[in-house]
Amino acid sequence: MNSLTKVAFIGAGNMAKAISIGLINSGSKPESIMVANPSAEKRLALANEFGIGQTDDNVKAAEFADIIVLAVKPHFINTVCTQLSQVNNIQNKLIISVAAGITVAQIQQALACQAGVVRVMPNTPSQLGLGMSGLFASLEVNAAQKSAADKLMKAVGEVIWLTSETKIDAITAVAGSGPAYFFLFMEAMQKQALAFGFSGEESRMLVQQTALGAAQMVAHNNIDISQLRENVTSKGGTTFAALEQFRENGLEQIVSGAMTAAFNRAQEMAKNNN
Ligand SMILES: NC(=O)C1=CN([C@@H]2O[C@H](COP(=O)(O)OP(=O)(O)OC[C@H]3O[C@@H](n4cnc5c(N)ncnc54)[C@H](O)[C@@H]3O)[C@@H](O)[C@H]2O)C=CC1
Ligand SMILES: O=C(O)[C@@H]1CCC=N1
Repeated sequence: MNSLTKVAFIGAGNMAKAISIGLINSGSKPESIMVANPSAEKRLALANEFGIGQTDDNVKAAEFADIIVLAVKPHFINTVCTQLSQVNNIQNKLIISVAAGITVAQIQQALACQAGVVRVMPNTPSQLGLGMSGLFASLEVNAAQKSAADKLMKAVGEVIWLTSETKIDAITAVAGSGPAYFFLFMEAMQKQALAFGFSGEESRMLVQQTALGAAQMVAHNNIDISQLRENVTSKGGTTFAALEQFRENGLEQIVSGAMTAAFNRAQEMAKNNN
């Protein structure tokens, strides 16, 4: 990662784990990464598994780093940033926030300075290098910092740069929360496979391999997803019968309503400061 080499994660939960594993797997040195978390269990687990530095002191971690990744729940961002306002030279460090629904302005206000902030909306498949992230840079972010943020997130998947901050909320609704939509669908399929009499293990394998195969078909065929669906659907056949059920029960409206609810919730979080 160019001249900005040291990264501190504030919070050692799901997202910090996903991104730090991705960084290590893509060749970052463990000694260039530090994680801070008040409780010991998660940060020690990460540190022991990957050899990265760990501390219970957010300020110490932030002083170590050029890039500070805010990876706590949105309602802790204000407290954490107020704490980080004490960090030496904080205005020259790059702040990367993965918190849903927390704006650049809210972060800068709590930091009490105009530090460069990149808002990132990643997702958990980042831990496999299969993440999808949207990034938005505040005006204060310089070219080297932008390039470092780009490299950081490309180490764990694909990235899209956004020119409007509101678009982060749309990324959240599509990709940030998106894995959970697919998991829910897979859970429902797994339940029905069990009801058909398959064992737990068989049901899991049937659903897992089918989902993986379908995702790979999309990734490896440069044709519309609707065409892939049609290729499975014989007229008057079994898939047709299943898809009719989805249509009659309003699947498209359900999906659109769910994604709109996620988008609205992100906007509401920003307005109410959670
Ligand atoms: N989980 C997901 O799929 C995604 C989460 N996000 C965002 O990532 C952020 C973190 O989410 P998760 O990793 O899922 O949460 P998490 O609950 O797994 O991790 C948060 C960690 O922060 C620690 N923490 C709490 N207070 C702290 C403090 N004052 N200082 C330092 N650490 C503190 C907690 O002990 C916990 O280990 C959230 O803001 C969320 O909006 C964004 C995209 C996807
Ligand atoms: O549910 C949430 O609020 C976070 C943001 C995207 C995924 N998880």
